[in-house]
Amino acid sequence: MTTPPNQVAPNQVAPNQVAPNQVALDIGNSAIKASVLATADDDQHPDQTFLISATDQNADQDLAARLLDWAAPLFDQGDVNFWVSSVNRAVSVPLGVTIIERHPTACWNELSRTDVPLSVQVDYPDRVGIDRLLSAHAAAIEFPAGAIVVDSGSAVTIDLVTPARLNAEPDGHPVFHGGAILPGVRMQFAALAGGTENLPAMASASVAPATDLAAMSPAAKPTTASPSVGAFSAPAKETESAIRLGVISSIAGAVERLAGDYAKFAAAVEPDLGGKIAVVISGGDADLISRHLRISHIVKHNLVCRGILDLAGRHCFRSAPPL
Ligand SMILES: Nc1ncnc2c1ncn2[C@@H]1O[C@H](COP(=O)(O)OP(=O)(O)OP(=O)(O)O)[C@@H](O)[C@H]1O
Ligand SMILES: CC(C)(CO)[C@@H](O)C(=O)NCCC(=O)O
Ligand SMILES: [K+]
Repeated sequence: MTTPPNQVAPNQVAPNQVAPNQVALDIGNSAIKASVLATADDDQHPDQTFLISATDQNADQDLAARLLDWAAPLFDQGDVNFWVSSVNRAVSVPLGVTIIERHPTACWNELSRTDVPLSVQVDYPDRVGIDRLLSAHAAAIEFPAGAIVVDSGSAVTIDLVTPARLNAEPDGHPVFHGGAILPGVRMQFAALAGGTENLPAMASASVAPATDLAAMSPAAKPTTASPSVGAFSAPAKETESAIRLGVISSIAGAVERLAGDYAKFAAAVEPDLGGKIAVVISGGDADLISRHLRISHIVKHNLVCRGILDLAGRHCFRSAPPL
């Protein structure tokens, strides 16, 4: 039998009587991704992406309603801990308030840099987006020889993480070295349409990537394609194709160039690095960019949530409430 959680005061729930569900939320500028920590005895609750509306006046309430709908089966099982990566506090703060109003026994925990076991070697560690750190953490677990971590979302980030250097990182944490930030596909399309008289608004390439690109590129290719196979004809022969070619090349080209530069940097700062540095791609446009990349790489969806759930599974948040 299930009890509506919002009718249960916290002190009526015996500790550990019902282990809370651990939910990871990746709150970005365009979308929220949600993922639940799998336990041995449950069917995996499906991951979900919620688009954030920039125009809807009731966007806050609507987002909370959609998230709570998705989470309803979890609340039926007991309490829920939300572990939140937010680079968009205008969305995450009201969302957290609404969720706690509706479910007072739930926990809403926004993560910060000190929750992520990385040595952050940049000028201002506290200014680095928590999503970049969590993706780097997830990549470092899967690719212990180091990774170039690409998140192709509203913005694109291309970061470098390498293993802990012997004796240099006393805590033994992998090193986040920083990276590059550029506008994402949709933002580049919008900038071209908004900043010129003659360029058209483009449908988001990822909304219908399969149809769009299949139509344009019979030679849609596997992830480790030969450089000679171009999915778009280059040079392009009309305006919209020219925009697509330009925008996608700007991202794929940046990844290809920086992968070489970062690998050289890594070899210079860490001569003992064994093994090859992996290129890992995540984010809403990951599949789109993957189809156009000429270097070998791996697509990993929901890298931020993977990073969060790894930490939640090991109960290793500094700020963790008792489970
Ligand atoms: N309706 C939509 N609204 C916004 N982006 C969309 C939509 N449909 C597809 N996309 C694609 O998803 C991309 C955004 O990716 P993602 O969902 O990973 O962003 P995000 O996590 O919010 O980004 P960031 O972390 O950089 O803020 C856009 O560049 C766009 O191409
Ligand atoms: C770059 C984005 C927007 C990518 O989601 C995010 O990581 C962010 O807001 N970062 C803050 C600035 C920084 O990471 O240096
Ligand atoms: K992101």
